[in-house]
Amino acid sequence: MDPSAEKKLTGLIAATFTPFTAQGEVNLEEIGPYIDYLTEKQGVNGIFVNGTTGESMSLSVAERKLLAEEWCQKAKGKLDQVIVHVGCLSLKEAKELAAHAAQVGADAIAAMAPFFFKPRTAGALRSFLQEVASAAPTLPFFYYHIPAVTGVTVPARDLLEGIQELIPSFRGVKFSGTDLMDFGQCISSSPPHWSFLYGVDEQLLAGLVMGADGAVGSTYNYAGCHFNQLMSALKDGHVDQARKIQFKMQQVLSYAMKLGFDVGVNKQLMNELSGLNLGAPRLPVTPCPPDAAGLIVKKYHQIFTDC
Ligand SMILES: CC(=O)N[C@@H]([C@@H](O)[C@H](O)[C@H](O)CO)[C@@H](O)CC(=O)C(=O)O
Repeated sequence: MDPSAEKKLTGLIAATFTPFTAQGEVNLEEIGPYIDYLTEKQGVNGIFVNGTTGESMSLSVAERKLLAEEWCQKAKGKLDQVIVHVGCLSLKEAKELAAHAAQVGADAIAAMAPFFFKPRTAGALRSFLQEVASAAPTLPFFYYHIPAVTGVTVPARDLLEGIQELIPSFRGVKFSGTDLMDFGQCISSSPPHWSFLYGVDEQLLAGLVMGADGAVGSTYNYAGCHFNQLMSALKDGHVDQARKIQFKMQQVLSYAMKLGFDVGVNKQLMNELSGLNLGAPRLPVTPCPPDAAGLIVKKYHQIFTDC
């Protein structure tokens, strides 16, 4: 792999929801229309599948393989990049999913830290990730840093120490954390061919100014067109315009959080805003309370006009 010849991951990447049937089984039928919605309505051309928003830790290994294969198949000719999340509590399963992602044509893989037996040091986490990446040595590998969910508080900056020698396929971090000093130190200490994808949508502007190459997030599924406008405004030096869009999204999300914003509410928001039928979440995530999504959609339309 000649790193300098590879395409960096950039722009908005939607962390996809996993479609379920009314019986709570994986529903592959929705994936084609879902991809068309992302590209045609939101201008989003990259996806991060089986992540947090995709309820990966509520899926079996077999279901994750089915989904990875279907997303990759249906993305052909339509999306620029498909990143498959392969992180598991079990190293064996993570390696199995990494090898499978390479077989089905993923553009890259990512793995979060295991969070039952948590790695206590950066070294232990590096060794775990090295094992996972070794199962798909030709695929660009990203560390998925999401400390608020995993409880693994090893600074991403410490993890990066010497990681390229250990993992030749290592290509960057998907940083779903609010510690912008850690994020900045990752970026300022890394080689130019790595990609840094920011994962806190309500603070995207700060992540971009800090040097993020792109972003992975759940709200890009249904508000990607607005965030594309934010990114273009920033690129053209219209910081005030970019700020206005970020503040609008913060208003929507702060309202949503007061109503109990979680994957269940977020998934119902996506159903109502996109018209797709992605179903309900799988336990232990509970379905969206009856009127919560409707209230948030109403607030969203009060704040945002359609793209
Ligand atoms: C904790 C969490 O789910 N964070 C989301 C954000 O996109 C989040 O939904 C958004 O910032 C709204 O809070 C992403 O970082 C998660 C993600 O990328 C994924 O689903 O894999």
